[in-house]
Amino acid sequence: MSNSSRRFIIGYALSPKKVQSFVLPSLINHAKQRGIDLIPIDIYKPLTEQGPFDCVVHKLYDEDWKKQLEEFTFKNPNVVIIDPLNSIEPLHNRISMLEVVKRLEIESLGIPKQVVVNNIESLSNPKLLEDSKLRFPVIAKPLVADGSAISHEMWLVFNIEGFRKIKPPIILQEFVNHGGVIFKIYVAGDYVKCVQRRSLPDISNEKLGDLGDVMSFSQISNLTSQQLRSESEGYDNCSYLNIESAEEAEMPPHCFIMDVARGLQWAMKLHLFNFDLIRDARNRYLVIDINYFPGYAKMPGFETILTCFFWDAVNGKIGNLHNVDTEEG
Ligand SMILES: Nc1ncnc2c1ncn2[C@@H]1O[C@H](COP(=O)(O)OP(=O)(O)OP(=O)(O)O)[C@@H](O)[C@H]1O
Ligand SMILES: O=P(O)(O)O[C@H]1[C@H](O)[C@@H](O)[C@H](OP(=O)(O)O)[C@@H](OP(=O)(O)O)[C@H]1O
Ligand SMILES: [Mg+2]
Ligand SMILES: [Mg+2]
Repeated sequence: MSNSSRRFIIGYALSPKKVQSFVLPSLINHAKQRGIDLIPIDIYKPLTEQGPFDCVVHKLYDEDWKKQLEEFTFKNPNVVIIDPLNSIEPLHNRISMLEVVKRLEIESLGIPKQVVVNNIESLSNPKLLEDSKLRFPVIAKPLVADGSAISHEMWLVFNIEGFRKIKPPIILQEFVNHGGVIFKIYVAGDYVKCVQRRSLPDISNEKLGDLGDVMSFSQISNLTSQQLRSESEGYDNCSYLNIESAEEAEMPPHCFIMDVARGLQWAMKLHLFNFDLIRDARNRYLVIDINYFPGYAKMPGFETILTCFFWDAVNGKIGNLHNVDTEEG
């Protein structure tokens, strides 16, 4: 059989929710047309007895799956695994997640100041913020980022009283004013796409006193205006979140996005991830979040981009990054 007519099989092991949002008929058909069949892996059967696969993609982290994947990799060293568990692991902790950014040494790029708080006693230390060079407002984020609903539950804390509601282990992160807009940069192997989303509005020193003690929120950049309104109801500070739509902001320069994407990919040794970038008042860019295997279906042109990535993966051609905003995928 010539290589052009050869079919490839990609096995996927994903949660039912992820299958529903990612393995869409449009993606299956797109991949099929390029000779790639996307086949579900049955996690209740031994992985080594399934296949053959040219590539395995996955986003499961339970112990049983880890063992299965280890055994499979040992017996099938030539099958591409997207991505190895040890490369994904640093993204499950919001401190180690951003460590990699510091190693990149790209001008104008950084991360917000942050400190880890493991227990309630540390949270009641009156010098906590001073010692960590932080000041109000701060964001409290669960330390663990394992994909559970709880790992997305965050608090914007406006004063010391607000700490009463927070449940460690968490990180406290500097809240950086950034014009209410975040940039989400999706990376799929060699393909990179930047989109703009709504974010938390700026907080001026004058506004800070009127906002109460604390405000909880979750996955704000995925909310519609309607959801945002109901999310904000019941707070003294509801008018803070009650914005109709995010302002259009200027996109970060392409070459900057590509440098950061390439740097992160190289340093993390990952193929499927996105990162959230904000721009502060001094035009500095800060990475605030990195997610493994994010919601690609929300990205325009997702079927083409993912199919190109899959094709590269099964043909051993994962190498140079392309910006899909300016080049053919
Ligand atoms: N340091 C910060 N300064 C200002 N706003 C921030 C900061 N960190 C987070 N945000 C806002 O809070 C939102 C949620 O934070 P983050 O992205 O860390 O959470 P997440 O639950 O991991 O998000 P995702 O759904 O992308 O995984 C961001 O999209 C942004 O709007
Ligand atoms: O469920 P976990 O493992 O936490 O992963 C989420 C990511 O954290 C989010 O970043 C994804 O949304 P975005 O693609 O809008 O970033 C989000 O996309 P989804 O809700 O469309 O699947 C998830 O992939
Ligand atoms: Mg995020
Ligand atoms: Mg995240």
